[in-house]
Amino acid sequence: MDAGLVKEWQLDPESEYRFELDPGESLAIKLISGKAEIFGAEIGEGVTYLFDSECRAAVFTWHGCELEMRKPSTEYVSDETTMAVYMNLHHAFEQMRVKALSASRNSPTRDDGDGVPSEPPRVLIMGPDNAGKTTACKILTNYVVRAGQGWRPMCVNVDPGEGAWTVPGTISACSVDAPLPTSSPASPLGSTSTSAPTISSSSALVPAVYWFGHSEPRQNILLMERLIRNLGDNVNSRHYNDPIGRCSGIIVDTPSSFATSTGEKKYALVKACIEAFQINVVLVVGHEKLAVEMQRTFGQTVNVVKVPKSGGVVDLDLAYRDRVHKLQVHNYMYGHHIAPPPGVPSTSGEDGEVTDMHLAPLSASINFDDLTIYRIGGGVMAPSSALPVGAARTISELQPVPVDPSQKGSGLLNAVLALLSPPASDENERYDEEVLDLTVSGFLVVNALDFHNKKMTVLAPGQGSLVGRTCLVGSFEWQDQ
Ligand SMILES: Nc1ncnc2c1ncn2[C@@H]1O[C@H](COP(=O)(O)OP(=O)(O)OP(=O)(O)O)[C@@H](O)[C@H]1O
Repeated sequence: MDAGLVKEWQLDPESEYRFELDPGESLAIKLISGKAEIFGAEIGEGVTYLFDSECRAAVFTWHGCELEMRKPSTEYVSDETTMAVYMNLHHAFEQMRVKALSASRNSPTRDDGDGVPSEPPRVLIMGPDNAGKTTACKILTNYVVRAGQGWRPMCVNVDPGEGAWTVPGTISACSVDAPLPTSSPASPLGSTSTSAPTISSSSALVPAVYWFGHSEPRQNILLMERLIRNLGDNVNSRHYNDPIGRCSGIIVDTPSSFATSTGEKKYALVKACIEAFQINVVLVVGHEKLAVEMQRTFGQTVNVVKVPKSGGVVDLDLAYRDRVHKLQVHNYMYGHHIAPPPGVPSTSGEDGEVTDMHLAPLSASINFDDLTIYRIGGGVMAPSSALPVGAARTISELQPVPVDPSQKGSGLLNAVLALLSPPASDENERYDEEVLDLTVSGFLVVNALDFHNKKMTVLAPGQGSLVGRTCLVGSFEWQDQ
């Protein structure tokens, strides 16, 4: 780095350096000496780590370290962190994993009345907006994979506004065996094999993805409930012949609306998660009253643990979230390239840390009838309980409604489409709502509609034929700029 522009920070033990980037700004951080981690993922000495896209994060050290970096727009050091709480939780969960693995191997386990259950930790993380739920999920996951025991925790994201490993509008689960890096809010839980080159450390991530189509679970609670149960079944079947994976446990990140649900179906989605993933620990971040409510409602089956909110968590407004959503679709199509600050080479670091991830999507012209497109429930739904007294819904929340691209006002222009995996080949196994239960194999964006020739131009990540495929559309749009 150019010596004139760099700044050095000396961090005391158990303190963290927090930063926030402005739009268009990138930051390079290098660990000069000591040990440090970013949300639980260890960083290597001498390696340059790049951040962009308005990333907000922190470099934490247990024993002190020296960092070198360029100045971002906001930066400060704090010695009031919640990392010790997460480390204690990690130790408690680690005991549960070890005990569960011994039990699964029929090894004699000492029942020494230590109160540690022989079930692996299956943790649901809840809390209000900007509590640090996703960060908690990341820290706990990173501590597990760092433990060096070969654990592969299942990281689950049921926040469709988050995007997790793919694009917003989805819920997903992924078995993780390498630390989840932090470089951009567009990939809050790392990159997957669908969008990262194979040389990237987390490229082995292959998530199971279901399409919800909206950012807020409230927009169709019944659909969300069904997808959560599907994801739970998917995780169970992945764990069926995988004792290490199963004993590594599950960590579920939830949206803030789970914490604020009201009305007749109050906590319906929390209940769905507890059942689908056989949750045994509910972690409530930064919300005392919610912890009490969870204890009262679900305390018979789960342990409720309160975690304080870290002072470092940044409030993210709607405009910021919208920019991140757009970036996620962009990165899904084109890859993620961080332009390093002046003076820093684009691929740097001892181990050649990758900052260049260019992908080349394909723009294809296809016939209107090449794809079968559905919208679930016909659009954003108010809950049935919110309908006027005596009014009945003409289209049910779970009904797949065919979308005809030749109809003006179909809502397909610029829409993000989820390409579904092929359905069961056995005709006897087919049923009306089958599209709700299929996983997503990729995403498309409709760039143009030619009504005259009955053709549409779609942007797709690869060259595979789209003829005969089925897609779902929701309320997400994206324009290539
Ligand atoms: N200790 C910290 N220092 C600096 N930034 C942090 C820290 N902890 C979290 N952040 C940042 O604060 C932002 C919000 O955190 P996070 O996404 O974990 O909250 P959340 O509760 O999951 O939010 P949501 O409202 O989307 O559910 C993120 O950009 C995250 O990287």
